[in-house]
Amino acid sequence: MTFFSSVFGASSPGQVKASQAGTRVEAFPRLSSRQAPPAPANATEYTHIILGAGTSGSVLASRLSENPDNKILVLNYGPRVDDVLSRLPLFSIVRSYDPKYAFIRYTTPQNGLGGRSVRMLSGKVVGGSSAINASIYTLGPHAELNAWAEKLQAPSWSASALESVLRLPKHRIGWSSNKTATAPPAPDSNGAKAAKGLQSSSTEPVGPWETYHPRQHKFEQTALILKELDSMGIKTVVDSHSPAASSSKGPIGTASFTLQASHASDGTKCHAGNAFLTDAVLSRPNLTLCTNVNVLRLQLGEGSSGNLSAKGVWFEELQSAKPSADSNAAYYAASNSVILCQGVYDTPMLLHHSGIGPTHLLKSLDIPVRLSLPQVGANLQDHVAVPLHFLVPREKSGLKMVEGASALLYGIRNAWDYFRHGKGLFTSTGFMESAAWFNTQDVGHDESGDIIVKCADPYRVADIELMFSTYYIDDSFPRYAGLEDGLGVIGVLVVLAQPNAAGSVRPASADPRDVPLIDPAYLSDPDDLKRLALATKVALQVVRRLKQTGFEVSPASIPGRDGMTGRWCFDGPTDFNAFPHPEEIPQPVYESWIRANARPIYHGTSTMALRSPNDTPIDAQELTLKGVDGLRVCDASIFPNVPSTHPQSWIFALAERLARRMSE
Ligand SMILES: Cc1cc2nc3c(=O)[nH]c(=O)nc-3n(C[C@H](O)[C@H](O)[C@H](O)COP(=O)(O)OP(=O)(O)OC[C@H]3O[C@@H](n4cnc5c(N)ncnc54)[C@H](O)[C@@H]3O)c2cc1C
Repeated sequence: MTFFSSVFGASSPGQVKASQAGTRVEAFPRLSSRQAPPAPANATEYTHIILGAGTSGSVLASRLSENPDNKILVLNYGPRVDDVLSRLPLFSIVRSYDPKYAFIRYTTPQNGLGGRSVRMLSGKVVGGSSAINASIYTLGPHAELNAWAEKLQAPSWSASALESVLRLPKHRIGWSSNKTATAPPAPDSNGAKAAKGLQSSSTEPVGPWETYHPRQHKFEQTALILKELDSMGIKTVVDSHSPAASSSKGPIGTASFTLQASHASDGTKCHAGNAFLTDAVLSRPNLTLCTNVNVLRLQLGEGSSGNLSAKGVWFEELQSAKPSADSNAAYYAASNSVILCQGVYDTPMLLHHSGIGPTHLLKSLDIPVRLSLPQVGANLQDHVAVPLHFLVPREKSGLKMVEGASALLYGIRNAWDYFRHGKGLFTSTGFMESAAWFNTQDVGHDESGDIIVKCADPYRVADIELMFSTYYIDDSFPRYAGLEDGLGVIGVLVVLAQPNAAGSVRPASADPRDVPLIDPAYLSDPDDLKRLALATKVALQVVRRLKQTGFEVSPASIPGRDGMTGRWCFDGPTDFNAFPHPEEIPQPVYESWIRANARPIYHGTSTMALRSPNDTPIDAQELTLKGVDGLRVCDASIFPNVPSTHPQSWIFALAERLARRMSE
């Protein structure tokens, strides 16, 4: 492999072509969802076929193939990639904007966002979305898992039942090589206890996934922000990971902490593909990974007691990033056990195209209905977020690393830190250094009228996350007024972690190659908008307090201020650097600004949601689709609702648990 291809995107070995994985069938109908030919009699047969080598699919493929009696086929849309960019935690997210590596789709016009259609991303390559994501690894509150377990009457979803798989990732705590940065605040009692719990970690095997908790910040404001959050009532925990090790209640709901990343000790980004589908795993004779294929539909036959039964899978070869429109050939592989891991959009889409879904929808597309399941594709939930930007001296912003005379120096220094020591900025979580979770019900005021968080129960599930960035959060990198004077940019992303709104994903036509219609119904619920506005006030208050400590910071783009001109659009301050009290900004200004600026952060879930024992398409314990023998679903689509946390940790846990269950 040349240096160029290694850096910029050559595929790596360990993947076979469609012709090696299935039986070729000519003249497969283009509108295959309306009519499919019978399965070929002599098709290659597998014990399990896993659809999608993404976050959950990679785990399942690796674990199930540990048993040599299992013959496993994994089909994935994109290639297996292991080049330098994919290994850098800071830069792998750049790949999410490249159609070779990611599905780049747009939502239907969103009324809640002023009619805008916004970009939706998900991973195509082996490792799926975990391979192109921001590498942030958080364990959500146990209270949330326990509430789900109760709602579903499924003890296997409780935190204690999942404990052994939640603790599988190898967790490291360390110091960055950056000597100039400040240390985080001293441990609180919770954190100290937790850190102790980690050191005496159990003797159970851990990995292959690895996570890392940095103990030193790359930007001095991170420690200052954590301090301000703490004094506003959002307590700092030293290692959000570790309470799971030491407390039966698990990671808490209201907390702030330094964000943890998923990378190995040499700095290599850990994603499901490179952690679970290593060269060694792929050399197992009983595991076949077939990449660059589009799965078109399931082959269904008669099952037991009036059920349908999974019999196999139809797929086509992709010549490039796009499906080949000119070929009518398809491939077929047979199995009585199919596990759907295609993610929140493509799992329900495959079911729709196989005739499983809401009757009225399938009929409207002339897709023959095999099984009426109204929940398929319904209930799409996602975190919606508002970016706020502020101006700071250039040396306090990540901008110093990408612009101006200092950039080359920083680049060389960080490249040295990374390639020599596996440390430094290149291992960070996309310039996000810290985050805070709280519940809007706890937001109040102190005697002076300042906003604080009066947290009655730290274990209550948060409905808001604030993510503090040392750089732009807007990938159009606007040239805000003030930047010409040598200032830099930092940001806060205000995330609605528990939206009420739920939308859908559905096919645009009976052609499985067509882009799905994605409608997350962002901010369609009035309460969602109100809570996001309140949380935006809290975020502004944090940064305003930072300014009051003497830190140089002023608003760039916040509600009521046009970042490009520096003008206020309400009867606000006239001074360019003024930082109004958040309560001075009128509520309608917040609401219209949020509708105009809110964006997704690609945490979609729940399009096959387990909702209650009587209203669920999936068995909570076995993850089998009701009414179809031999068909399981295991990916982000099955969460009862979008979790308050970053979802990948729980997707791993579900996949690990299913693999164990299937191996019993
Ligand atoms: C840009 C971005 C940033 C994110 N940042 C974070 C973060 O920092 N932390 C965090 O916890 N979460 C993050 N997330 C969310 C998290 O990565 C996802 O929720 C999670 O990885 C989804 O896992 P999954 O198994 O459901 O699906 P995926 O990992 O998306 O896997 C689906 C797989 O199915 C394959 N597939 C789909 N359709 C077909 C088809 N027709 N034929 C064949 N194969 C198909 C795809 O190629 C893919 O490999 C981010 C997501 C994105 C997109």
